[in-house]
Amino acid sequence: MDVDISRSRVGGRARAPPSKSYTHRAILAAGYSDGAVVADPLVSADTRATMRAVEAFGGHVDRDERRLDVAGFDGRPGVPDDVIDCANSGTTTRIVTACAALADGLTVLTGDDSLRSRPQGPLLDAIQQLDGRAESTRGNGQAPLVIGGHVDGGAVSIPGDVSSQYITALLMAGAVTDEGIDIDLETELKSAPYVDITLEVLDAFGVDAAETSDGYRVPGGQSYGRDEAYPVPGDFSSMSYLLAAGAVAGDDDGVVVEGAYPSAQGDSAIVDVLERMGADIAWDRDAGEITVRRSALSGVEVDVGDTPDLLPTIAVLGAVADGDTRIVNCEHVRYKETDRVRAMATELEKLGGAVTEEEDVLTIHGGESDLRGAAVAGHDDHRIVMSLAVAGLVAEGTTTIEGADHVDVSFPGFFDVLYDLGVELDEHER
Ligand SMILES: O=C(O)C1=C[C@@H](OP(=O)(O)O)[C@@H](O)[C@H](O)C1
Ligand SMILES: C=C(OP(=O)(O)O)C(=O)O
Repeated sequence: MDVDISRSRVGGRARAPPSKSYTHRAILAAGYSDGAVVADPLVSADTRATMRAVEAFGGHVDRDERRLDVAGFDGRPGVPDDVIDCANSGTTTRIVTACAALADGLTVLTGDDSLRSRPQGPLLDAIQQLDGRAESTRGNGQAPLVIGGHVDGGAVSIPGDVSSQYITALLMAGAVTDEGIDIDLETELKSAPYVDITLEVLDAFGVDAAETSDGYRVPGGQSYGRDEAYPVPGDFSSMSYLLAAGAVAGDDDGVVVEGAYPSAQGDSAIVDVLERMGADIAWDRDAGEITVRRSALSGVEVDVGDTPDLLPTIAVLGAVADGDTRIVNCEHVRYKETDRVRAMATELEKLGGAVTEEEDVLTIHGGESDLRGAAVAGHDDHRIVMSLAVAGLVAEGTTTIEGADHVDVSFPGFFDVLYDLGVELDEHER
C-alpha cells in the first residue's frame, strides 16, 4: 500500500498506542511465569511475533480487546514443533534466542529479509560462552539461527554498542538459569534506557536484576510471577510522530497527545528535543497529556546514543527547522530494520532537503521552504514511513510514501490517527 499526503494543518486529541518495548517484555515475562495478564498491550505485527514464540515454547496467549491472558511455560521452554518466524522484529529475535538456549533441544529462528540482515553475532557468541549451541545457518552472524541448550548460566563478555537487546535477552533468560548470568560490557552501552525498561518489567514480575560496575547481573533460580494484570504504558517513540506533526503543522489549538505518563522510556526525550528547537510544547505528567502547537523551529544538536528510534523523527524536524540540526552518536541506528541514517538522508534529499551524512553523524541543513512533495521510499521500515508522513505535512504539494502498510509493525492505525487530526491523505494500492 502507498499513501499520498498533502500539505495539511493538524489539530485535536490523539491517544498514543501502547509501548512496543514494554509489551514484548511483558508477554515474554508472562511466558516465563506460570501465567499472567498483560493489560492494554500493543497488538501489532512485532508483538504478535513474540506471542507466537511464547506459544511455540509451550505457552498460550488468549487475546481480547484490552488484554492478553498468557498461560506461561513456567521457566522451562519446550522445544518448538516448528521454526519460529520473528517476522520484522529485532526485539523478538533477541529475547527469544536467549530463551531458546534454555530448552533441551534445538530451536530455529528466522524472519523477513530485513530481519535476516541484522546482527546477531554478539548474542550467539554470548550463548556459546555459556556452553549453549548458537549458530547462524549462513555463518554470517545473521538469522536463520539454530539455538540449543540448555545453558545453566555463568559469565559472558559482550559488546554494548551493537544492540542493547542482547543484554535484555540475557537478563530475562538468566533469571531462570541455575547460576544466573553476569554480563561484562566490553564497550559503552548504546540504547541503555531499553535495559532500564527491562529491569522495570523484571521487577514488576518479581525478578531481581541490577546494574554492576562492569555491566549487569541477574541471579539464577528465580521465578517470574505476577498476580495483578501488568499495565503497558503509552509509547513515546510512536508519540514522537504525533508531537512532530503538531510542532510543524499544528493549528492554533494544536495537538494533544494522551497516554503520555512518565516511564523508563528514553524516547520521552522527544519532548526536550522539541522544546530545545523552540516548539510550543507542554507536558502535564500527572494528566499524561502533551500539548504542542506549531511554532518556528531552529536546528539543534541531538545525541541519539540512548534514543536511536528518534532519529527519523528528528531528521524531519531538522529539515523543517531553520539552520543545521546535527544528529550525533548515530552509528547504531544503521543496524535497524534498514540503515536509517542512509534512508533518511536519501529520502529527505528527494523532498528537496539538504543533508550531510557521516558514519556517526547526520546533519540536516534545514529550512521549510525547501521541502516539496515527491515519491519517497518507505524502505519497508515503519519509522521511515511515519517520519516521512510528517514531512509530507509541510512539503509543497503531495508526497507519496511507498510501502506505507509497514506502520503495522509498531503503530497500526497510524494513518487513521493522522486523518482524524485533519490530514488530507489517500491510501491506495500501487
Ligand atoms: O529493547 C527494545 O525494546 C528496543 C531497543 C532498541 O534497539 P537496540 O538496543 O538494538 O538499539 C530500539 O531501537 C528498538 O526499537 C527497541
Ligand atoms: C528497531 C526497532 O525494533 P526492533 O529492533 O524490535 O526490530 C524499532 O521499533 O524501531
